[in-house]
Amino acid sequence: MKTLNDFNFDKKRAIIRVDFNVPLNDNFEVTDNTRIQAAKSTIIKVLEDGGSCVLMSHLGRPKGKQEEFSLKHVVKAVVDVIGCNVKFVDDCVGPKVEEAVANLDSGEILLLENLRFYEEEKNGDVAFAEKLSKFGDIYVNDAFGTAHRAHASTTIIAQFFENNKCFGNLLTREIESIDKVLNNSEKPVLAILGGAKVSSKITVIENILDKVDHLIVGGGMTFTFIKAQGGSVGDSICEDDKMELALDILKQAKEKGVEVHIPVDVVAADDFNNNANTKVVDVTQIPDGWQGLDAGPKSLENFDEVVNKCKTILWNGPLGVFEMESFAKGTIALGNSIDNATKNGAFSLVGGGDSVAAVKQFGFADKVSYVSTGGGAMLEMLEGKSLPGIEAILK
Ligand SMILES: Nc1ncnc2c1ncn2[C@@H]1O[C@H](COP(=O)(O)OP(=O)(O)O)[C@@H](O)[C@H]1O
Ligand SMILES: O=C(OP(=O)(O)O)[C@H](O)COP(=O)(O)O
Repeated sequence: MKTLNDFNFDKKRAIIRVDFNVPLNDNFEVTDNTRIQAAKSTIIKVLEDGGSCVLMSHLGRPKGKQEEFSLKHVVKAVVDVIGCNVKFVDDCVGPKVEEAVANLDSGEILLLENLRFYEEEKNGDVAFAEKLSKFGDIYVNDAFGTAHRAHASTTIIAQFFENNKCFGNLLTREIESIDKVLNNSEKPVLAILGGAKVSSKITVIENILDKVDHLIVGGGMTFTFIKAQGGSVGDSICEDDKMELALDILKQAKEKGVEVHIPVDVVAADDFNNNANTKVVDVTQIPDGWQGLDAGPKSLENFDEVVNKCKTILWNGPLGVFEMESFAKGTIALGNSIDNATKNGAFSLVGGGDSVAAVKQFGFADKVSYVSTGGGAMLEMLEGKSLPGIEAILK
């Protein structure tokens, strides 16, 4: 695996694919700079070696050149995080960019305009990738969040750098963290899979069964498993067409010696609403007109015990509808259990768009061992897929 430390960037220009796809508010200010922070160490390494950085990224999913998706909105946040001046050019290919790149001195940073202003980016256009490749002596891919996309800047470009290509520090950290959970884990290994639907997590569950000793199934997925086993789930979210699959997963888990833990009680509500009436009920006896929106106290006690006996913990998917205060207790309690286990030496990895949002909202981001910067990319790795952005560097 070629990493940043295999190169000295003295007098070299690095073309770095970063993932600065960050959230903006109505005033076009960055509201969460985590992904910029995460790219910092790569940028600093190049600058400290005596090189220069050409940064390229996408922002959102624009249709053509749409001002609101301009990366100019991100410049200030990059300056604040990196702590030095950042030049910006309002295009990502063409004469203006060529000039700006030619004038870039050692120690300087240039940020290009949103790559997705050109449809060639998402189409993986070879000629477009070749144009981008001219902007650097060494290609660095540090965009983990976009590593599952076979786009011009994440994948196709790599063919123009035979040996002069490597992973940035963030991508290296992401790969190592997931590998630590899936392949080099200290036992017992636990995966906690929550979230809304079984259908979006099936491949992850199936891949993970070969890697773990314990599996906690939580969130909305719970009810498909409960109904499949004959329980009454009332109006809870349930995928009837996935009940067979749920039973098959339980069977596979048994054959593989994986202990599966499912909530035994839930906080049920008479409406999908923060102010609804609630009561704690047995998970197999949810009355009609009521829906399970969070794990109940007995379940949380059980989960705490499991979490605290495991040495490697993967968490994807909240235990309840954490966006509503009334149903956030389960997710918070699980965060506390993982915090405790981590303090006692376990390695904990959290990934997934909503899980990461929950972990940040409830203050657990610094308490777990690693928080992934990729949602879709992380899930695809957990599914056992190889990511095109990673493969392109390894080729
Ligand atoms: N019991 C439940 N009923 C309905 N939705 C739920 C339930 N528990 C969790 N959810 C929802 O699941 C969503 C997150 O699921 P998912 O997208 O799979 O997570 P991630 O993005 O971390 O992979 C959240 O919006 C949450 O409100
Ligand atoms: O935010 C991202 O992905 P994520 O929402 O899965 O974490 C990446 O920047 C990829 O963006 P895309 O899903 O528009 O290709």
